[in-house]
Amino acid sequence: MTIQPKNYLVTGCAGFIASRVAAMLLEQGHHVVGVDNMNDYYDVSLKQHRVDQLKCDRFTSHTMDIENEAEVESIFDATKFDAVLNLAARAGVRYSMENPRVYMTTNLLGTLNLLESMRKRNVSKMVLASTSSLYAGQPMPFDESLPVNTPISSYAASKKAAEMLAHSHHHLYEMDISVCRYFTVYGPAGRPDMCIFRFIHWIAQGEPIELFGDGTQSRDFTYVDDIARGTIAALKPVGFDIFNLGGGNDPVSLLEVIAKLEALLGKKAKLTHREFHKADIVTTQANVSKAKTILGWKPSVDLDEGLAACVDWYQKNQPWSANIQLP
Ligand SMILES: Cc1cn([C@H]2C[C@H](O)[C@@H](COP(=O)(O)OP(=O)(O)O[C@H]3O[C@H](C)C(=O)[C@H](O)[C@H]3O)O2)c(=O)[nH]c1=O
Repeated sequence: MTIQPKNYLVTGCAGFIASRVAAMLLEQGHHVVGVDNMNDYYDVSLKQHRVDQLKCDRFTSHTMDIENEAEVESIFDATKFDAVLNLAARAGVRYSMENPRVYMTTNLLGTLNLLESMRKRNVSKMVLASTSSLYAGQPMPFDESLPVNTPISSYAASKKAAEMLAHSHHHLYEMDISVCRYFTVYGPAGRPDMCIFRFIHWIAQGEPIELFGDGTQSRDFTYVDDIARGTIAALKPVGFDIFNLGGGNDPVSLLEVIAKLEALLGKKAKLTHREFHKADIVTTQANVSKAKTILGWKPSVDLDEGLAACVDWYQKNQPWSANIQLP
């Protein structure tokens, strides 16, 4: 089947999820403009590595911040986009207690800048990255109709605010918005502020794992390629809708993940216990039936296969991967 190539703006293109989304769009023959502010919240060499993988004549990248209205406007002046995939974000849960302001400016003001540039130029489609962290305290499995009005981190609050802002632009200007709520995403070249990247590194290097709580907290871990496919499927016109993109499996505890990584690495983990973090959700499980029905999407990579791919990436990219600074 031949596809009609389109122009997509992918924000946060050096990020973990956005770089996979951009890669898949390019594989499909589309044109991608990627923007990223290349901030140093975590090791910039990893961000650069991801962007380097995207090099092709249909990909252009710009170092710029979506918080900067003038820069956002100039990106929209240069290209007529068919859709925007807004995946740029401040996304660390615990760091949002240390620096809540930047979560509001990037996740909310940055989203507003994009929505406004889109509105002025009649670009109507946005896919907005959001989070399962919003479901804290709700009954599982989480479905999209649950009220998510009691966020427990500034990060989750900023994402809820972005969802609501996008809804108001949908209502006022008929913009077409797909909100994707991601469930703990992992995969090769993952985020070094997240547990799977760090656990692999610590076990491989024989260093103690910093474990918040007793390790029985659990997640519906979701492989990055599944997430990227779901994000692209969410380009479908929907009016305004919210989709869980999650594994849709029973949640897996951190202790189970550690055991699986020990087996893959052939090494025993050492543990240092830290207090369970107040901004942390205890457990997550996605109901993904809505994404299945409306987007025709379902996850296909199971945790064992996905963890093996992460370990493989870490080992193949030595010694650089072992020197990536953990934030
Ligand atoms: C980094 C780290 C984490 N943990 C514990 C803390 C949590 O109970 C659990 C998972 O933490 P992580 O930050 O890897 O993932 P989530 O808290 O689920 O948050 C992630 O998934 C959601 C959906 C997003 O939206 C966030 O962007 C993303 O950071 O591992 C540790 O014990 N040690 C560590 O060094």
